[in-house]
Amino acid sequence: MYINDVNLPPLVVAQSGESYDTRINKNQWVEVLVDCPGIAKEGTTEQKEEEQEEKLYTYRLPAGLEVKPGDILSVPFGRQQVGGIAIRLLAQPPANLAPEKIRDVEDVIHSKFFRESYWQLLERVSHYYYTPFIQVIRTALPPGLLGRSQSRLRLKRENIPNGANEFLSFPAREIIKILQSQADGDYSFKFLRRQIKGFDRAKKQLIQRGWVETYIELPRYSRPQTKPIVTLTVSVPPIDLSKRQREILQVLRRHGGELWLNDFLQICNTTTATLKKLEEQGCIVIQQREILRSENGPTVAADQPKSLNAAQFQALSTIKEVKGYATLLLHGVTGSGKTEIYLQAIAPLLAQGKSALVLVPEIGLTPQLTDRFRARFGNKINVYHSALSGGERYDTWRQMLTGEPQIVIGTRSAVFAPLPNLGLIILDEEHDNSFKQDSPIPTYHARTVAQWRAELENCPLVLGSATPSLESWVRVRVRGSGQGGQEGVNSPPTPHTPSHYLSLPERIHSRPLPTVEIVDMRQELQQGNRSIFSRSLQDALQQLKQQNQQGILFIHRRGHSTFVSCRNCGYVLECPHCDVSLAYHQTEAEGPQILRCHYCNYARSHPRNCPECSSPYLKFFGSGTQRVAQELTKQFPDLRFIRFDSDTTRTKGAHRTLLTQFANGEADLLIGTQMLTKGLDLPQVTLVGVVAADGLLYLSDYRASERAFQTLAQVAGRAGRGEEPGRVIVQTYTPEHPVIEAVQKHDYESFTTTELEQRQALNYPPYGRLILLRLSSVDPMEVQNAAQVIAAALPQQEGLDILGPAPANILRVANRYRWQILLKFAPDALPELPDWEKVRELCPKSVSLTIDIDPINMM
Ligand SMILES: Nc1ncnc2c1ncn2[C@@H]1O[C@H](COP(=O)(O)OP(=O)(O)OP(=O)(O)O)[C@@H](O)[C@H]1O
Ligand SMILES: [Zn+2]
Ligand SMILES: [Zn+2]
Repeated sequence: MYINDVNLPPLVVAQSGESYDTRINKNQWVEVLVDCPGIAKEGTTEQKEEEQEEKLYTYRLPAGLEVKPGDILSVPFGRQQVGGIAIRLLAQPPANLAPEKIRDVEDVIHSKFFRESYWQLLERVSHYYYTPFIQVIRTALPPGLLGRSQSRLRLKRENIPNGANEFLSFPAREIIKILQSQADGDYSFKFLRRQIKGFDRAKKQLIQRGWVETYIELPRYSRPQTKPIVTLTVSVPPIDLSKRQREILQVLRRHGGELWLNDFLQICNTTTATLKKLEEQGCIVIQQREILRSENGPTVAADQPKSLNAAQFQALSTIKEVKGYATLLLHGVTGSGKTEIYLQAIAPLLAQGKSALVLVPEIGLTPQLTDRFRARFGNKINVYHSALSGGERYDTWRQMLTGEPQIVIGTRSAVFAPLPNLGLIILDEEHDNSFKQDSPIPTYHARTVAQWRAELENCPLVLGSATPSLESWVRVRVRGSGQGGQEGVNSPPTPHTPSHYLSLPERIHSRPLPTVEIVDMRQELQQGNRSIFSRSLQDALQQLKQQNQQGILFIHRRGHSTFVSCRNCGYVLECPHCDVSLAYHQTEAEGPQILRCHYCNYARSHPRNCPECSSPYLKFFGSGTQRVAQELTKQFPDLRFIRFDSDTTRTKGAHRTLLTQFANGEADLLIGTQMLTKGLDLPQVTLVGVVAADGLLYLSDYRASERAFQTLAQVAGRAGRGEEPGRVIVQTYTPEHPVIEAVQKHDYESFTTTELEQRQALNYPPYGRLILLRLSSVDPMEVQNAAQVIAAALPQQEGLDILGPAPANILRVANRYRWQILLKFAPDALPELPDWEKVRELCPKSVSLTIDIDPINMM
């Protein structure tokens, strides 16, 4: 059973006299998030425009009513009373609002629904990422949180003396009478208001006497969505089946024995009638299954804490000793047992009534991780990510607000999960870029927000990785307990952040890291091998089958951008003004072929011959998974493989299905992209092949090396996690590249040292800070003009570099033309940053502007 299914008691708040404070309140107005989808329809015309959007409305506080941010209020809206969340207290009403138009808050329904530190966190995000507060709330709170909630009134029989009715007004007496007619003495405001004239005043009277209490009943989404799913029930098909029927069963088997009915019909190009027939013959069953909740996964067998090795023990002890806020960087090589430390760090917290937040790059990709947590903590686990349906997200929120100690595992946006009594935050694979939101605003990084959150909640933050980001490395290792790298200009100061470095230098059971062989693909070509597989990799693939082992083939398939390199000498075309490779541009199919610098707008035509050796073999790099799969089938017809990329994992649960098939030995090889790098722990994998490392090395952006190293080290780390030693083969045209050398030697530290020197020299993060202005429009001229106007208006000053305006790497995306301006500055120089509201005003309506703070994806 999952927590979401547990019947929850309604959230009750007794309204004691403490809500009524006689002190004079300086803040007499409050901004309220009226969070009821559809409600505006019944409101006035000016509210109509906002129909689908939550909005902040200002209300007056009646004398004596004390309201705090995070309280749930009852406010008049149009002709109704609705629920709303008190967001911010104001000492002045908004200037553009006539005082007589402002209506009074009716009541506090639930005080301290959210903790004060929660609003401080949102304020901080709003401030640092230059995002209007309401926009931050939209990011943090699920829409319609109070949607169909109901205010209800309940009798407190034990408080009502006999014959007391005599002293009450007529409406109050009526209320009591109606409530008493019910066994549970409970009715909605809505009902009572319809029945009784003067209900609202009478209700107050009764509350003050303590004879009734109000509570809010949040809506329930009790009808989980379901969809028909087909499950294979036989391992050997009966002999009387037709050839076609066998084929259909074969398809189902290849998909792990389970497929959504719709997908199945499509894949097999068959009909429901045909499947029904198979069902009658006992080969399959078709049944309804919950969507999404099914991904909570099969019930996992409970497991016990493992006894830790010395390094794990040391790391765990440090985490446990930390009192209050600190950042701990858990730097453990691949397979060193970081997850076990997370589990054991969390266990004692639950016992103390505290909760833990575990942030991971992508939930779907790591069913193993959620399984491990489930195995240890059972139904104390809640999974939270953006793919949840409204109902599921809502249920999870509600579960959090009950105050029960629990563990939330989630992706980026879960950093805003309103967990009660937070005792620990863990960011696993903290180097992963999916923690950063590029758009829409706020363009937040979950690691930065987690840092603030840990500080506000006064709890430790553990950042775990085999390949820590340079930001975290500098923060914890280089500057020690100094100030953080991303701190600066606009961020609230966090002086003397205590930090700790925890190291797990060895794999579990002292298993060796895999050997990494670098194959120079130029030599392969010279020696007559035109295959995309080197002879080394071919041999290794051949052996897999013979030795009954499994392997992984990693293919870096970049999206749209590409780089140009010479097949003969390995030369890569780079910008003469910047330390980045040139990106290949071709806006339209027949348009001119141009190489362009993403940063300074330098451009040149695509040369016919290599500028270095004049060879005509200039090539755009990147063979996608599909091409690799074709080649494999041709060269190794016996090798069974599973493609694991965004094309094959679209359906819900597909990740799990494919990985389970692979783990069960139904294929020899797993071929895939980036998603393979994340947390796969399969002991039988002995071989990892990287088909072309170069695709990672020359992306036109200053982080290319760091990202390439992280990806390659992570994918290499999938090999040799079991008894058998691992072997990694990396194919490249530039074996001398520092990233390749570092990967070969498993040398994070010297790679980092070199990389940091370059960053420092060029004032890039984590030393300097970046702000990227992204502009886009359907009109190519307007966006270019706006970019030029804005760039010209930016203040010229010491310590602030303005790079651009330049067109984005892919100029046109979804019919929008994109331009960028990059601001670079040293945090110590603290230049005057422009007033972003003024900058926004320079943008015509047809051009949209996103201010990306600390951008990571520069595309
Ligand atoms: N103390 C221990 N004793 C025995 N086995 C352990 C211990 N700690 C962890 N393991 C096992 O070792 C394997 C690797 O651990 P885990 O996956 O946690 O490593 P990791 O550091 O998170 O790896 P990666 O960063 O590569 O994903 C797992 O199968 C785990 O169950
Ligand atoms: Zn050349
Ligand atoms: Zn340049």
